[in-house]
Amino acid sequence: MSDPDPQQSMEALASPRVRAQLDEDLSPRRLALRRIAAANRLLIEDMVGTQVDPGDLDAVADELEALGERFRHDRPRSTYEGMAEAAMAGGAIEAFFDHSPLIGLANPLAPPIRIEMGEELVTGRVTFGAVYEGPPGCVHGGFVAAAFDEVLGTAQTYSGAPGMTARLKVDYRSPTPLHVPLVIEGRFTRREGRKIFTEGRILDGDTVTAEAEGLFVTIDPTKFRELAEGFDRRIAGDQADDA
Ligand SMILES: CCCCCCCCCCCC(=O)SCCNC(=O)CCNC(=O)[C@H](O)C(C)(C)COP(=O)(O)OP(=O)(O)OC[C@H]1O[C@@H](n2cnc3c(N)ncnc32)[C@H](O)[C@@H]1OP(=O)(O)O
Repeated sequence: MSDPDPQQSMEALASPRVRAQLDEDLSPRRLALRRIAAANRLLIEDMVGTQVDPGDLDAVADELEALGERFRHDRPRSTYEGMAEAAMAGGAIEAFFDHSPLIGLANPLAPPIRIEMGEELVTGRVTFGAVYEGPPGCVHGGFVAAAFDEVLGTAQTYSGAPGMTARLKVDYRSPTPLHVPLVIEGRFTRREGRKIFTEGRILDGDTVTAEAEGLFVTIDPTKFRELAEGFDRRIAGDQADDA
């Protein structure tokens, strides 16, 4: 992973999203989980449109099923279970971002988007591979929206009182290509009470492929804890039902 830009302010580096993408101070377990995710990501990418001989496909499926057994768990688990170890690594919230479906280095579904925070602009850098295909050779519109949610979700933190996405409007200006380095820009524009307004765009070189406006609503930080605890209770309830 490349070194952080020396121009980045300490404040930006303190951002959980940015810190979550550094390899500093990570336990061997978390580094290994990131490595497993990277291998898994590559596997998923290569699997789409594979040229494996049709006669070998069942054998490959056997291998994958056997490997899958090593990771098997029979009910959903909260990614918040990583918190204790993340705390050892210097910040509990990082565990959440490590598993983020958009930026998480330990989540094979994440492209991942690399987040940088400037003085006023958030920049996401990403190359979407074949697994994100919608129109031929282009990124599925839902993933375009998800990318905006992530980058604008970071930009809203400049308000000093972040919250949850209430509304996301996307204008698709031109097809967003696969296999091309894209830049996603996000800005915090203004705050009205609990409402935080943001805007952004996706660039393929000089071409704007999509623009977005995001409205976030400031929430009490304890709401996140309540969401996590509610999920844990749901899982515990499922376990009791199974017993
Ligand atoms: C440590 C912390 C870290 C926080 C760090 C957080 C980073 C996480 C970012 C992740 C981004 C996500 O993906 S979040 C996942 C996707 N989003 C969600 O699941 C959110 C689901 N929705 C909700 O939970 C809720 O609707 C909220 C929290 C958004 C708002 O509910 P509320 O708190 O009861 O507030 P409410 O009174 O309804 O609205 C407040 C003001 O916003 C306006 N408003 C609300 N929704 C809308 C809307 N869709 N369109 C227009 N305006 C709206 C209202 O009119 C009102 O304006 P006025 O009367 O004041 O003028």
